[in-house]
Amino acid sequence: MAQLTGGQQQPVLILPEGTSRYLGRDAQRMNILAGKVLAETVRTTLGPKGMDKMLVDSLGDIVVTNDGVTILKEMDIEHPAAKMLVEVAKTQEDEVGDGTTTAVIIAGDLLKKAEELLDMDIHPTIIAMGYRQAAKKAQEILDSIAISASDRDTLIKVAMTAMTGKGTEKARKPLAELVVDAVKQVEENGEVDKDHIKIEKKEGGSVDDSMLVQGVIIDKERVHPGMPKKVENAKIALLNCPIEVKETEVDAEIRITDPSQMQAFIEQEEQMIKDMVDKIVSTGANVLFCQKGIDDLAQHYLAKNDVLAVRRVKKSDIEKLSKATGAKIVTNIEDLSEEDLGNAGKVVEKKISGEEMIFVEECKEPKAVTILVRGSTEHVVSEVERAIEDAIGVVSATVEDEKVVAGGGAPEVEIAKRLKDYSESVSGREQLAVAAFAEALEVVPKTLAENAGLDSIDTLVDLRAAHEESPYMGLDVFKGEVVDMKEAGVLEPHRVKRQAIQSAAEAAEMILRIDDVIAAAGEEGGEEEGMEGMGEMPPM
Ligand SMILES: Nc1ncnc2c1ncn2[C@@H]1O[C@H](COP(=O)(O)OP(=O)(O)O)[C@@H](O)[C@H]1O
Ligand SMILES: [Mg+2]
Repeated sequence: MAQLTGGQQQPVLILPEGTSRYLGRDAQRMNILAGKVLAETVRTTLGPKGMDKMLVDSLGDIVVTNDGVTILKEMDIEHPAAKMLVEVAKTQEDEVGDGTTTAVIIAGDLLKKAEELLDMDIHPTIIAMGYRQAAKKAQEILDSIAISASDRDTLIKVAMTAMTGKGTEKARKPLAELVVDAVKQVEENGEVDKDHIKIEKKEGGSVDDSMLVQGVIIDKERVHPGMPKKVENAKIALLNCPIEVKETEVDAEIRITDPSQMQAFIEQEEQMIKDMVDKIVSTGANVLFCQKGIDDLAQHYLAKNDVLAVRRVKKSDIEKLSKATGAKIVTNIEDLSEEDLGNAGKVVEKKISGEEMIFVEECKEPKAVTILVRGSTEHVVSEVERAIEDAIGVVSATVEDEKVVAGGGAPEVEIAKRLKDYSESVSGREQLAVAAFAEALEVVPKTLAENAGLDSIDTLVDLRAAHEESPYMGLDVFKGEVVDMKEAGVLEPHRVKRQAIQSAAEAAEMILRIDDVIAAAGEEGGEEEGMEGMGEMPPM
């Protein structure tokens, strides 16, 4: 395969042995197939009625999820074109935190439609150009049907829509409120840094026991049992240096000639530790979080001074503590002063499902908060956590952009309708590509219907008819009827759809433009491994 024939005589090898190469139509067919297979895999999880997948890794660890990007990440995809779609999902996750399945299935359908056009002998470049034109128009249409809103009620609806069907059924409303409160709390000048919302999970209890803490929860315990379990009006010091006597940097040897010298040496070390603790106590600190270690003796002195201290706190947690309490992170104990301390209403060590955790709560106007997720088992807690992450993503996007669109396939049907009209004004063969793009978008309502056990064709016909009246008509998957999604309160951020359409179009275009796949030989497999290593591709 890796040979080119030079003239008539000997073959000239320009690629290493074992390299596989696919050209032209073969390359396209294979890449499209890989993309379609991938989209097919996550398709059944779309929407509130979507099914879950159970993923088992090589160590036997299990993940049960409905989240597109989680599935794709866990699947360990081999095929290069399929990997490009996994990237689409990841981008979607990073940009908005929701809409990952949507992005992938739109990309999959764009590829499927492209194949039909290729079979009609339309050149891939024409299709790519048509797709690009259509994607641009689609964004314009989407902008025109977006609804400006970011009030609390809207935010709660957006959060609830993102969590529908994700193992949060019982407690969807309270969880949505929790997420909205959290996002609102950390918002600064219209922007939300999602890193300032910590999600701490602990199995045990039920999903309803999940709560929002105005501060930070640290999954650690006090270093010393003699320390107080609870400190009110906490004055908090944050250190990122150890409270230990530093070991010498160079290998030094200290010669001791009589026992009293040894004693003096130890006493001096002890004095240094004591001085450090005295310094901390003198600032008025009664709680201490240290990113590094705390010497045994220091623990003892801190306990004697009624300071609640925690050691080896993660850097990210120290940063959140700083955001929540207003404390400054100090690198040198000598520099610590009263102004560096932060405040919290109380700091308490609580036992949650048999494990100690430190709650730094009742912070005033904290710019970092924590959502404690509870649930009966590890798998439940993890799935609820993913749902909450999605909800934080969509609420943040809505707070930032103040624009939402209806859900349940409404925008896709509206864009498809207007794109079809628009395609008639497009000249040449690109017209067909624009029309194909429009049809591809309808995969969203079709899939929502299928996953709800409804007839996808009938649903689409109903939806198209309803869109003669209003652009907000979508599929209520619970009632199996076409309803006004705005009234039903099924809302999504404008950004989710914008990004999903954008990245799906770009990925499809990129895959279509490839007409030569040259794959180096894999570690052991060579030709077969690299390209056909997609595992079991269902026949299509
Ligand atoms: N109550 C509902 N009725 C109909 N569709 C809904 C409802 N709630 C959410 N959806 C739709 O489900 C789709 C999202 O499904 P989801 O499984 O979360 O996939 P994604 O990973 O793309 O976010 C969106 O099209 C959204 O509008
Ligand atoms: Mg979602």
